[in-house]
Amino acid sequence: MSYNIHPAVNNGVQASTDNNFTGGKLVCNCETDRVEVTVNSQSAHNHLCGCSKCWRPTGALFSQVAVVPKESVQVTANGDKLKVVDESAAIQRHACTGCGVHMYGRIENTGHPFYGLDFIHTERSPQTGWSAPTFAAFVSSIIETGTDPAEMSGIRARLNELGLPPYDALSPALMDVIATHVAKSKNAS
Ligand SMILES: N[C@@H](CCC(=O)N[C@@H](CSCO)C(=O)NCC(=O)O)C(=O)O
Ligand SMILES: [Zn+2]
Ligand SMILES: [Zn+2]
Repeated sequence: MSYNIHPAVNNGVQASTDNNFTGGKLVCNCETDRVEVTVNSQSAHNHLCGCSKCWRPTGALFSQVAVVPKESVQVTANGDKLKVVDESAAIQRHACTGCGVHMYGRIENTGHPFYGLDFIHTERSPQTGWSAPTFAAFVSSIIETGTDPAEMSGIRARLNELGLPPYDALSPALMDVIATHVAKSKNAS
């Protein structure tokens, strides 16, 4: 069985990280009046995400999502089309009301481990050089949105074949960042 993991990796990871890259533009999928977001920074921690909340291209099993400092993100065209998908979510995903693409996700809770970082989908950019995805997160969560559990071992095998190790939460490095934040918060209280 061949799986539509994500168009940016289905034929092998297409992105190649340019260490001198300093950002670019993200555009939505509307025919006209496209929302444009300008990001003045290289991305970090690019990964596939299987959670039910991250935007993905039609038919893809996973989203591709990375982080950038929130100060580097600016809406530069047609921002009036943006609306937050779920105000109660930790990540406030600003989506285009015309085509549904999530243009950036912002954390407003100053106590969140990832406060200060915005989530972006680098494949929405015509520029190349963004950091490449290096792992797959929340893999088991794709069952929540309809994947047959019987397919999971094949999907995990394909992710490993692509060089994107599958995790059922975030990567160990990011889980360590979260745990360190929690430990520091406890010591401070
Ligand atoms: N099983 C749930 C998992 C959702 C989840 O915890 N998602 C993570 C990762 S999103 C980007 O990597 C998260 O931090 N969510 C916070 C939020 O979405 O606001 C599901 O599938 O929904
Ligand atoms: Zn749009
Ligand atoms: Zn997600």
